[in-house]
Amino acid sequence: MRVAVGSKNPAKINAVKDAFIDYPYYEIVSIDAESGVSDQPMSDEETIKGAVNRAIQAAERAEADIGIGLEGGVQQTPYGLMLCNWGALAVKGMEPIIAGGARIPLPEEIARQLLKGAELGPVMDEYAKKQNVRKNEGAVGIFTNGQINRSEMFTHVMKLLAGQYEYQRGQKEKTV
Ligand SMILES: O=P(O)(O)OP(=O)(O)OP(=O)(O)OC[C@H]1O[C@@H](n2cnc3c(O)ncnc32)[C@H](O)[C@@H]1O
Repeated sequence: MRVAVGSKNPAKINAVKDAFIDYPYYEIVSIDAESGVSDQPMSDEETIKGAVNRAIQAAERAEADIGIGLEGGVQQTPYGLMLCNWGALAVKGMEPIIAGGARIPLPEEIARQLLKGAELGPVMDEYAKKQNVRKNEGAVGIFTNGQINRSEMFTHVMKLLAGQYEYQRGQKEKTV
């Protein structure tokens, strides 16, 4: 079984590898895939769309059995601008499966810059005085004092995706 991740971001690739660690017969490959949404998705809906587009395109481009799309974004709420992350799993002939990641509110000074049109990646690098936060601990890692990094958060999303996939396959087999 070939699983294609639609990204070259190591935080995302490592999350997929971790989620499939007990299944060595799954071959994990990474391939660039376009999200088809803005560079900084500004809602759950847009972030989900980006994850689904990436999953479908990754499976097609890599000729894989399963495509995975993982996408980061933000969503405005009455409690502040929330960091949001979504994942999608695409298999030919099935509706894409989706799952969301943990969410936390972004500090006011970060939210303000995003609402003016900035992208979270560079804003986080500037804030943390680091390079490539998005490929490492992520905003979630910085603002949880390292308790949960971006890869761990996406591993959880991956388990939610893989688990739903297994469940739906089981249900399908019962009806055949
Ligand atoms: O290489 P790809 O797969 O595109 O990964 P990415 O991190 O650049 O892209 P995403 O589409 O997941 O995220 C959209 C934008 O939000 C940024 N972003 C999302 N989550 C982040 C996080 O936890 N920490 C830092 N930046 C984040 C990211 O860098 C982009 O600018």
